[in-house]
Amino acid sequence: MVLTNLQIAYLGPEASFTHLATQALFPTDCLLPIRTIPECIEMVSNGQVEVAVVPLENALEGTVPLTIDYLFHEAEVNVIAEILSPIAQHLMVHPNNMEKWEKISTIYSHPHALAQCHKYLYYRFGKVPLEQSSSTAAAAKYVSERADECIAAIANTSAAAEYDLKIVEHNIHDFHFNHTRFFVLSKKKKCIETKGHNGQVKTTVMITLPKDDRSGALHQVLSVFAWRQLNLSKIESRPLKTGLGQYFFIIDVLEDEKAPMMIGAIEELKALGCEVKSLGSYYTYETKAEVPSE
Ligand SMILES: O=C(O)C(=O)C[C@]1(C(=O)O)C=C[C@@H](O)C=C1
Repeated sequence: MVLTNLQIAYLGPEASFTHLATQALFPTDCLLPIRTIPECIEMVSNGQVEVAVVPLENALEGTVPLTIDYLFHEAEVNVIAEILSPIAQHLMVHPNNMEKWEKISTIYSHPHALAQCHKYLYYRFGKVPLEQSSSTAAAAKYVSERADECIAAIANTSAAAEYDLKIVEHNIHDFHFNHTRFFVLSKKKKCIETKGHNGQVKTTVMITLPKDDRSGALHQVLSVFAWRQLNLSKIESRPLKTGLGQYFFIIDVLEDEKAPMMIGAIEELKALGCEVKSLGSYYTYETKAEVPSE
């Protein structure tokens, strides 16, 4: 755990998956629940808080577009750590509706959580409308405040406990290997190096190809890393939002940005005409699964 008297913003409310991940690295009394991902990033970007924690990528559903796009288009912040957490989704209702939970009229959750349970929802509740919420915990809170509506939330066991809901079906996510990566963001480039990281430093770079649309440009970018034997753990494209067919690339490299080979790689990318935005170098902290409730 990082000893700090800083304020840490996270995608809330209490008992969101982001909250659980944040608690693994920071003391609980510094944590500030925030309603949306852009607000968390803005708060760290304009200095209202020193650190923010936001979800980045889920093993089943892929990138959280809001996070990655906001980091590319809107904010100048650094990644100082990554938290990797196992994710288990459960269906929960208000205790008043325990007897009639199979007749629920609407199911609420974060879009990623709804997608992680797509098969379950399709086969079990195919005709029940799904409503998106800003987080799984926000969905649980919403359901807890409406005892007289027969509705359900998909969230974790901590949310069921925090908002006094009853879990009626456990582990409804479609695939067993369900993990989410969370980014710890700061205005300062100050990688968190404390007990418990996995020993592998990683750098995330965002690359825009040269404007001349030359053939083989992406191949050239990859060659920059390949001949230096810089190992990549992820490459993904996102729309530049300037027109169809125009993208930026997010690349995770298993090396420190201060390593000579990385400095050379970034210089060469710029010499090729690419725009390069490095989010910094960081370690990964893995958290344990929640203890299942009753
Ligand atoms: O809704 C939450 O509890 C979150 O912390 C967000 C989030 C996400 O954006 O992917 C985090 C982990 C799970 O994959 C589902 C939702």
